[in-house]
Amino acid sequence: MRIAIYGAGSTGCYLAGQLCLSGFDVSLICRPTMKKNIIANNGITLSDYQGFLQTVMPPAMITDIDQAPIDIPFDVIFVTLKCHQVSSIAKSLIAITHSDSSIIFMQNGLGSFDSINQSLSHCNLLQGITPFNVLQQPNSRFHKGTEGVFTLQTNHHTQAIQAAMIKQGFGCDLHQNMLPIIYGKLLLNLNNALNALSDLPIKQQLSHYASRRQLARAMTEWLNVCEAADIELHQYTKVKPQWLPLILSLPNMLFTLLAKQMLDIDPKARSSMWQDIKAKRQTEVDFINGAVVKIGKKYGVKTPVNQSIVEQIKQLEQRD
Ligand SMILES: NC(=O)C1=CN([C@@H]2O[C@H](COP(=O)(O)OP(=O)(O)OC[C@H]3O[C@@H](n4cnc5c(N)ncnc54)[C@H](OP(=O)(O)O)[C@@H]3O)[C@@H](O)[C@H]2O)C=CC1
Ligand SMILES: CC(C)(CO)C(=O)C(=O)O
Repeated sequence: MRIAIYGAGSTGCYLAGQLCLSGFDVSLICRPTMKKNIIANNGITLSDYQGFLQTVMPPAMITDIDQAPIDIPFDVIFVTLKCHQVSSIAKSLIAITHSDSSIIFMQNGLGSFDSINQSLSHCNLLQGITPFNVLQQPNSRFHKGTEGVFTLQTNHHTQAIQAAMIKQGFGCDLHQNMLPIIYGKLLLNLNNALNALSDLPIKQQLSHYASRRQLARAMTEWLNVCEAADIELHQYTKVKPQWLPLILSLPNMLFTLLAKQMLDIDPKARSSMWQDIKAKRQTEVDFINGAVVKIGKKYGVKTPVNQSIVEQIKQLEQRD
């Protein structure tokens, strides 16, 4: 099975590392700076908050896919670009796939899959989710800062990938219906913007009552929208999604006692939106908090907290 990771950055390199270590033939489609960095450091180093540490060199790294002489198309392509980058690669995906290829879109938020799926009816289109945090560190090291395993939509390719990843000890979850997985992840991603605004590691940010209350309010809006739209949410935490705002609103001492799992994260973990702001890149706020506002409007549910978060992030994006 020939696999490509299209847009190998934080999550893409982490996934590439696990797939290489699980025995797959993996090509990275990445920026020249990423390729240079990986070669200079003799490969991709994967580490995690529980002490895992391993380095692996991907067999191929392609920096200009539209010019590359590719004689065999890829069987599986994981798209690990940011949401707003997805729609621009439709033509290039058609050129490097065959009729039984699987293209797996790994974006957070809502709307990026819809921006491309109609242009790609020739092969299998799937969705996936990275439920954990990955921080790119110096020396081409990619650090997993929270718990969880890659979660993919089921088909014959992902079943083979799951079997190999489980054998290697990495784990991998498969689901037929990805919608509750994606909607449920959005609930957790409502903290991405707040984490970026706080400029603190997630663990430290969540220790502040005021920040937790703001997250609880943003989550309540999404839960209200989901109720109005009859949207089902996957449960990622020990408690049901509907209970999260209440747990987050507990005073510090009670929260620390009751939310042990939520706080079992690397003290350095930061949201991907924080990484975007620091790197002065466009954020995914329109696909996350913006999606809550958009669907809220459709169902007549008010979402002023998420609207205000979108505005604050837009201001940060414009700062020099
Ligand atoms: N990081 C995290 O912890 C998590 C992220 N996610 C989600 O996963 C998705 C991917 O995020 P993440 O891995 O952080 O993103 P990154 O920005 O780290 O990775 C995307 C990479 O693709 C590169 N790229 C963009 N366009 C092209 C192109 N045409 N050809 C080749 N390379 C290209 C980008 O370069 P450049 O920057 O120069 O554009 C970047 O290096 C997002 O939707 C995110 O929300 C989900 C869970 C956790
Ligand atoms: C893992 C999580 C929820 C928070 O870091 C994330 O998805 C992100 O950073 O984009």
